[in-house]
Amino acid sequence: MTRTSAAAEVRGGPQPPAPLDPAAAISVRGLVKRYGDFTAVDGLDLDIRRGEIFALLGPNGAGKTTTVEICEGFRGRDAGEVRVLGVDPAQATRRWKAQLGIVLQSGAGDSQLTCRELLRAQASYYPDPRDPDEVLELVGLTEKAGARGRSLSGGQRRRLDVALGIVGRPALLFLDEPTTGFDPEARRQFWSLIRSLRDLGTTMLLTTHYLDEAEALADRVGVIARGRLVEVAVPSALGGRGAAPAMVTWTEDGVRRTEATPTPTAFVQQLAARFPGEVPDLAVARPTLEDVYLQMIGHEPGEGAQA
Ligand SMILES: Nc1ncnc2c1ncn2[C@@H]1O[C@H](COP(=O)(O)OP(=O)(O)OP(=O)(O)O)[C@@H](O)[C@H]1O
Repeated sequence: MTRTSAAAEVRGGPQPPAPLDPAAAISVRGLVKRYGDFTAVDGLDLDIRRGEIFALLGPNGAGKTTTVEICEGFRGRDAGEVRVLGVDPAQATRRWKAQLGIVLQSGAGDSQLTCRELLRAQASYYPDPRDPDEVLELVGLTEKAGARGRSLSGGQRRRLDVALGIVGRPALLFLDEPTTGFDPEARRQFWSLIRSLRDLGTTMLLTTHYLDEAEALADRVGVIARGRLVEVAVPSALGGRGAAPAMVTWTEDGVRRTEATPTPTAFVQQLAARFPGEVPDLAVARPTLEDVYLQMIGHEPGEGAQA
């Protein structure tokens, strides 16, 4: 969990920043990016471990894309230190770039070239590419190998974007809102593709507005608000979610009842003893990721207003 400022105050003033983590796939300290007078990224610290899927969450305008583009080497920074696969993106080399895969929000899907041609062309830029036909199979586009990009459906284009992002066999894959516009079945298929890429050892940094996606895929999530990382945690623990009381609801004497309890198992056992059979309408729930996320960003006054 990253809540350094309060802890620093308790210890009597700001602490020196932790050093960059040399073992991390991405390590960022004190990152600042300004656009004129506006500070879009405001002293952000972040570590992404090798091999993990890390989801970056945050409202519109929070600074996610800016941060990611600095890590990709597409954007400069005003202050702070950044290492991506051990290299400062501001001093990017071709060899370093060849280890990255990037799936942007707007892809190259409306090409006149066929899917296979696009992948072969992309593969030719990399020293150790994947076989384009294997990549087509991995993303479920084998049947569309000979189709032009522009003839694909929205979901198929997104798969093609991912195929183009992974054909170079990246060690680190950036995915910017990858499933926007997918139908539910396509999203599930996409999620299993992402999991299989993780099984192949790919580190992934994902930005998404779908909290169920972050929960389903991410090993850890980070929440950005107003250009700062406000918390990092596994999805089940974000915002103290794991320790939050459970809400037990049931119907008794025709009335819907609710009890907040830290020990739902014991409570339900007591409840069950009061009823001869099933407890009517019994449900046990903990705060969802969406509940805690909205609460976290709700504490940031004016958030999203400047997007
Ligand atoms: N080139 C630019 N010039 C001026 N301001 C910019 C520029 N790019 C981004 N910004 C501003 O910086 C802030 C952060 O933008 P950014 O795109 O990083 O947010 P985001 O978290 O990715 O948002 P979204 O979820 O909407 O994609 C926004 O207020 C945006 O208007």
